Order: sequence, then structure tokens, then C-alpha cells
Amino acid sequence: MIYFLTNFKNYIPYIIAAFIGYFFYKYYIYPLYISPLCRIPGPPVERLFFGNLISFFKNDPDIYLARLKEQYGGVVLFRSFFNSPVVVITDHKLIQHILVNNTYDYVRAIADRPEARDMLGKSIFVVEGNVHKRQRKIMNPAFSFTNIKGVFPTVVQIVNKLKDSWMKQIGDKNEGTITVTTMLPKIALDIIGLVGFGYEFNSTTTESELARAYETITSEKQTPSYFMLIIATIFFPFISKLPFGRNLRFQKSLKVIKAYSDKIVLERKNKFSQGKLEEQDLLSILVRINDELSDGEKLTHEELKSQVMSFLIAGHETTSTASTWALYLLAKHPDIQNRLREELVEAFPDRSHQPTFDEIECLKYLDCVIKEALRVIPPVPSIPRRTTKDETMNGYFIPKGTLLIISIYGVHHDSSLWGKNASKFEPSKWLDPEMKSKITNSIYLPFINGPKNCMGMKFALMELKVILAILIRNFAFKEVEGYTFKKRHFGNNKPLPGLDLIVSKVDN
Ligand code: HEM
Repeated sequence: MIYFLTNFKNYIPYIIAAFIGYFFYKYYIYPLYISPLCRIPGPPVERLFFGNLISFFKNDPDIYLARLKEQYGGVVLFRSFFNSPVVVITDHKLIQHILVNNTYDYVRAIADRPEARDMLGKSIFVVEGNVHKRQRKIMNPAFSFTNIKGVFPTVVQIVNKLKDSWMKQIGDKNEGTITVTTMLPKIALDIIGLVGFGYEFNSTTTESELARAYETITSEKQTPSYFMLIIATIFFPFISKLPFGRNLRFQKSLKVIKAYSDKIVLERKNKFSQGKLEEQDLLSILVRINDELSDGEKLTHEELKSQVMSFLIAGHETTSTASTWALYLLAKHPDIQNRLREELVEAFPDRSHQPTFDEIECLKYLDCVIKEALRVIPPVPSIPRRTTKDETMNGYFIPKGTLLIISIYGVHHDSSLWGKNASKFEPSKWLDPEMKSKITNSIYLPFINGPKNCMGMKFALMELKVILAILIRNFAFKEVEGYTFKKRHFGNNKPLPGLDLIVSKVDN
């Protein structure tokens, strides 16, 4: 021992060589030549330790993953940071197996990132198995048809604020260039605030601290170093705590979001205990249902707080991204936009008329436009899952713990399922009885399918209908020539830095 310590210096080169050898074996030789996953077809590795990330980040991420299907099939091996394997699934029968038939064998890998864990806490997005079933059962009644119908007038009222704001922005001129992505997330936040928690963010008229916190988190510039940092935190969680600018901004914003969520839950619980809780927002309904449950079943304060934080994320980023892409697609297809407007003018000849729930639900073409926009650009273009046991998929062995990426965008653009025009925006296909008969829940997945599908689906569809009905009835949208943007790579695929459109007032 003494000999070793006194001669330690002599061993340093061997220790370094052993470390480099181990590193090289673990992150290069094993994943590329030895792992059982190597049998799965996929694109060749481009850089020593960066797998296929360079191509992924250089391209539109959704299109890149969809193309892998064309080249290599429905089960493809993609390599991420340090060549770690990611199996991209676009085979719709396998997706059905994963999402519907065996959902709890595939855990949501969303919580792999320490920051996502911090944000989502013990919410329904993170928990699995019986805890997930229990939370879902408790929360289900809050999303009932009656409740959605009940909050409809609030949604109309908030979307009218957006209309008024754009009318004001255009002013006396006939048209103006508007960054639609400035207001759409604020509107979505105001809606989920009121409908979800009876909370007035008023983010369209005032500077909301909470809106700013969300904006900070979701609009980080997506530079290569940003991506590297994000992916590196999965391997080395401590990195998320280091005092980098981005980490500090995230921590500061998260503190604001947590404090608001805590305050909102406490307010509702206090009102309830004083017998004064009359509101019909999602959280109030949840607090009332919760009170009737036995102690073992009840959602704890932490769980309630986590649901608020995840509702805020789930309910505002997704719908604002969906409405952004719908406007973008309508601006790109003036014929479809005009047809939609004709339906709206016929239904609402008087522009100042406030639509009712039943009137909006009757609009067939509006329904087709929304369904098709969610197909062509699904706001959640892919979802991660992690396997919890060894298994074989389409003849390939997939070990326990493998990361799967289910490419919703890939399924939606698969020409063997949707025909040769799969990538075209054609809302009228939803009116064609032959096409409609072929569309099943296993090939149309904007809200996924199965026991973990989107609880807010009906609410989101209603919100999107109101947004498009009011905006298209009042404005015409055109593309801005030469305007470019990139799609966000993580979470949802909102356009960055935003979306500018030429907006003009509709005459009558
Ligand atoms: C266009 C808008 C929306 C889209 C495209 C969308 C999409 C999705 C998707 C794909 C999932 C599954 C995620 C996964 O399993 O990894 C999901 C789950 C969920 N969504 Fe949505 N969502 C939307 C709006 C909303 C809204 C407005 C709310 C609530 C107010 C909401 C609440 C939820 C909840 C609670 C879950 C988790 C369900 C569970 O685990 O059982 N979503 N959503």
C-alpha cells in the first residue's frame, strides 16, 4: 500500500488509459457494435459521440423522424448523445400495443430530465400504475361534457379580447403584420387560468409574472449549446443545478410557478373549508371531489399543487401551439380559409353575435379544419416512453430500460395509412365517408390513445373551435413573404422565434 502511494505518480498514465478505455467502450464500442439493439436498422452514426444528433438538430425534427420510417421501417435505431440508443417507433400496430394494451409497461420518460421532474412533481404526467389510475379516476369528472359546456362562455369572452386587441393593433389601416405567437399563448394562459383555477391572469392586458415565467422556460433560444446542456442533464443531473444563465433563469421561473400553484390551491381549499367554494373551475371541482374520498384515496396537497402546475403546462402550451399552426396552415391555403369563412359568415351573419356552444358544435367544416391541422402538424409531435422489461418488437430484441420515441408526426404522415397526399393539408378528407371509415384511433393520435390519453382533449377541441371561429370570422390571414422560423425540438413544436402573419379585417 505504502509502495503504491509513494509511487502513485507512476500509475497515473495507466489510470487515465483505463478511464479512456472504459469511456470509449461504454459510449462507442458497446452501443455501436455489441448492444443487442445494433440489429435494428437506422441511420449511420455521424460523429464520434454525438450519434445522429447533428442531423436531427439541423433538420425539421418531425420530418427527420418521419423520414426514418420511409428509409428504415416502423422500428428504427437512432443514436443520441454519447451514442445512447433511442428506438423510434412509427409502426401503428406497435404503438397500439404500447399505448393502449400495455400502457403501464411503458413509463413516461418525460421525467428523465431533472427539470421536468421539478416542474411536474407528483402530477398525473409522472406517476404510473395504480397511482396513475387513482389520479385519473379522481380527475375525470372535472373534464365532463357538462363542465366543458359550462366554461364555454368564458372561453368566448377571452377570445374576444384577442380579437379586440388585434383590431386595435391594425387600427385604421386595412391590414398589419402581427406576431400571432405573442398573444395566442397569453390567451391560452388566460383561458386555462379561469377555466382551470378561476384565476384571472389577465395576461393580455397586464404584465403577468406567471406568464413571463412560462415564456422564459418555453422560449429559450435553441442553440447547439442549449441542446447539449439539456441532453447532458439526463446523464449528469447535477448539471441542471450549476449556475449557468439558462439554469438560473429556469430555477427563478420555476420558483414563481410553484409559488402561484401553491397559492391557487390554498385559496381554493380555504374557500371550501369555509363553505364558500361555488366556482365550477377544474380545480374547484377537484377539491370538492377530493373531499368526498377516503384518506387513502385523497390527492395530497403536493399532488393537487402538481396537477395545477401540469394543467398550466398541458393546457396552455399545447392549445396555443395548435392554434398557431392552424392559422399558419390557413394562411398557406387561402382557398381553405375562404371556405371556412363562408361557413362562419353563414352561421354568424352578424359579426358581433356571440356564438353559443351548440352553434359552434354544428360547424362541420370548422371541425374538419381543426382535425386536419392537428393531423398535419400535431402540437405534440412525439412522445417518449421507457420499457420496463425485456421484449421483442417486430423481431428485434429490446432490453428493459430502452428509450422509445413514438413519432405521432410519422404516423400522421405515413402514406401507406393516409394515401399519397398524406402530408397535404386537406380538411375535406374528413367529410369523405370512405376516408373517414379508414381513420381509427390507432392512426390519428394528436391526443394519443389508451389509458394515458389526453384528459383535456374535449376541452382543447372546444377552445380551438372558439379561437378559429372568432378569428376567421373577423380576420383574413396571409403569409409574410420571406419570413422564416424553426420548430422547437423538445416538448411541443411551436415555431421559434415566433410566427408573423399579415392580418386584415374582414369587411362584413
Ligand atoms: C391541442 C391541445 C392538446 C394536445 C395536442 C394535447 C396532447 C396530449 C398528449 C399527446 C398527451 C399524452 C402525453 C404522453 O402520454 O406522454 C396528453 C396528456 C394529457 N393532457 Fe393534453 N393536450 C392538449 C390540451 C390539453 C389541455 C387543454 C389539458 C387540460 C386542461 C390537457 C390535459 C392533459 C392531461 C391531464 C394529460 C395526462 C393524462 C394522463 O396521464 O392520464 N391537455 N395531452
